[in-house]
Amino acid sequence: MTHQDELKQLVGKAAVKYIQDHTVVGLGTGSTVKFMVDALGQRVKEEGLSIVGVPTSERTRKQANNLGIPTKGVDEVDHIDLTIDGADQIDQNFQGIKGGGGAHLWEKIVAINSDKNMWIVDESKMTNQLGSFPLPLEVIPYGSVQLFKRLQEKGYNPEFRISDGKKVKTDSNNDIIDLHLHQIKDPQALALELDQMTGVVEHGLFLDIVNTVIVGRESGPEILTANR
Ligand SMILES: O=C[C@H](O)[C@H](O)[C@H](O)COP(=O)(O)O
Repeated sequence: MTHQDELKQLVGKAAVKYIQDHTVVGLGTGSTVKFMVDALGQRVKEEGLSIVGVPTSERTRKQANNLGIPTKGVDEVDHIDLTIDGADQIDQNFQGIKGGGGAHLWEKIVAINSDKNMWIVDESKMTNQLGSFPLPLEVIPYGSVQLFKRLQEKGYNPEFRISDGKKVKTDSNNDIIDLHLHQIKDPQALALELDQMTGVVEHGLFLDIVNTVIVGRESGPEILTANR
């Protein structure tokens, strides 16, 4: 296991301690969350913890079910107590970029319907300014080439996400366009602009959403609490 994976595992294990019996838990997506779901599966098996998971991707749903963690869709629960998810970048104001794994649409839907949100990251994700990580957009395939041109005209350096020579498809069968912005000076203004662009289903800016961040550091997990 790489050192970065060790830090991801550390925060994954630390996070599941916050999960209480008989609660509904949003399960994020990504390599860090994978460790968290493993640790949650262990608690379910060893302690008989009784929870319902609301997965934010097909990947996470499969992993959870294979570990014996029962899951429901977001519209099958009446509330979500806590969602634990990863992030690609987090700034000092607890604003984040997500969607490096293409799951940010479902993740945002689950996040805004959760009482509390926790992000788990290794220390490399913490930054002074968002933007060195490309900002993902989930876009409707219809008209996406025209949308791409509009993003180019704005100077946003768009790039369709491609894997094995094909456009990456999300769990909602949409495309992903990554914006190589390098630095995002005003995340709120950019979010507003992208929210208003026809064809953009959702962008990866997660603003004013997270309550607690667990950062995996050499010295151990550091718990940061947002003032919201
Ligand atoms: O779409 C993917 C999610 O937003 C992930 O939470 C994010 O990309 C972080 O993933 P990882 O833990 O693999 O770095």
